[in-house]
Amino acid sequence: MTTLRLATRGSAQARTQAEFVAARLAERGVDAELVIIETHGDRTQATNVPLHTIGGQGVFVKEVQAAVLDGRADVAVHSAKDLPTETDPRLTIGAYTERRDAADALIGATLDDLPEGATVATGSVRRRAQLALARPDLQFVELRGNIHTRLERIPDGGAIVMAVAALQVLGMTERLDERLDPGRFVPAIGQGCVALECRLDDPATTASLAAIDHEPTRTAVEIERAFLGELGSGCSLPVGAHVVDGRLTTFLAADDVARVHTETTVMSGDHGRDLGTARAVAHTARERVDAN
Ligand SMILES: NCc1[nH]cc(CCC(=O)O)c1CC(=O)O
Repeated sequence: MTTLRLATRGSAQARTQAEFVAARLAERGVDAELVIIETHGDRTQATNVPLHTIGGQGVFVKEVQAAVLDGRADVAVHSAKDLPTETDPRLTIGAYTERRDAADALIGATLDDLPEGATVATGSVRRRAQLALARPDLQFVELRGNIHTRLERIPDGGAIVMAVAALQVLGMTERLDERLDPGRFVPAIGQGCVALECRLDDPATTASLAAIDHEPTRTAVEIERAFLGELGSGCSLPVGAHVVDGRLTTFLAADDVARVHTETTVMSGDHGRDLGTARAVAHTARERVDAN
């Protein structure tokens, strides 16, 4: 029997996620092993260089995809939220794993306990925008590195923001000071789950991935990705979208939160129609926050 090779970054979070995927495959009688990809982004992550200056999250994704495209691995394992909506035409998302908690968390202090003018470390424009709306007095600084590095960089008297799911993966949810309500602090598209890509021309791997695909997660994340995709790849605005309990909640901001659009839409349950609704919401959101 052949062994499925899973390409993943080497961080504890990435490895643990990939090991979890290997366990799901094993339940289906599919052997899997990890192929660790040390990416350029990983090599520079200790330097606190803002991620966008080296090409954004996309740089990690591309190097893991490359391992599958050139035959070093069969499956590319990604955090779904790091996967751009425009993916490589030679690859397909063969499975999503069941979503963990999609919410963000504050570590260091709760929102109410942060003193006036406190510093919050997060590199995410979405998290900065949402926190600034709740607390206009907060100051923001950059935060990069793997989860353990980040946990050592809580500003004095301040806090950092992280995905609850990242703490769940590492078994560190006891570090969490406040889970931010995802209805108000709308999570990133795909936050909390793992997307598995394989080559379109690899039917055996496609079949193995289909066996572990978590259908409710796929449905939700495809709707969120339809919203993001319609905003366009050039969109660098603070953006969030989250499907839960049959509702799509979206967030889009511009101009340092001078303009914000947030909306909750009930999904019909007809997937094709819901994808269309998500795209329509994207148009509305864009119109509402656009300067002209
Ligand atoms: N951009 C890094 C990244 N990619 C996915 C997660 C969280 C885990 C997840 O979404 O499954 C994180 C860290 C964070 O947001 O705190």
